[in-house]
Amino acid sequence: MAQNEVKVCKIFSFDSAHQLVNHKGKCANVHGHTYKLEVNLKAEPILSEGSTDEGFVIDFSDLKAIVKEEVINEFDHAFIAQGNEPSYETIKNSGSKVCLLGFRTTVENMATYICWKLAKRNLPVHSVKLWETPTGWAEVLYEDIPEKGPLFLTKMSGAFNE
Ligand SMILES: Nc1nc2c(c(=O)[nH]1)N=C([C@H](O)[C@H](O)COP(=O)(O)OP(=O)(O)OP(=O)(O)O)CN2
Ligand SMILES: [Zn+2]
Repeated sequence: MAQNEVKVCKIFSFDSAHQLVNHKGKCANVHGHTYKLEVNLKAEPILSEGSTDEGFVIDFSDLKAIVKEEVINEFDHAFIAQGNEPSYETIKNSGSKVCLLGFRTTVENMATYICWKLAKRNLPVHSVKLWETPTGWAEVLYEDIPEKGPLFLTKMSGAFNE
């Protein structure tokens, strides 16, 4: 760790439904998770004396507002979809909340996507750890994501392929 840098973490939670098309096991069914999200930031705490943020890497309430905008509002109580799920159109047309991601919604891909998305908001993201179940998680270090974005996004055509 660089001198004077401190890592801070804030934990969030969201509930989503998904389906892993082609999965050999039970995850081929539509099912849901209460995801636990750990966002880790690393930077030098702010030195400016008398500032509201003095001694903070970031005010946790400011971090919360960004994570809510970028992640929670999009994923919470949504069907998070690749778009190839047999029930995708039906769920969408029923008026239920759908979040079309365009990639397979594994916990690895979701953690990477969230990490990349938060870093694009100029947060000093160190890593993101996403728990899909109480026993299974993926962790992504921002430094391990290619500059032009995660491979599964840059491979895709359309909105993410900037
Ligand atoms: N490497 C990965 N493996 C699996 C993923 C994943 O995203 N990455 N996802 C799933 C399913 O979405 C599934 O819902 C989770 O599977 P699993 O951990 O097997 O769930 P359980 O509830 O059975 O967990 P236990 O703690 O073992 O009861 C599958 N694999
Ligand atoms: Zn699952």
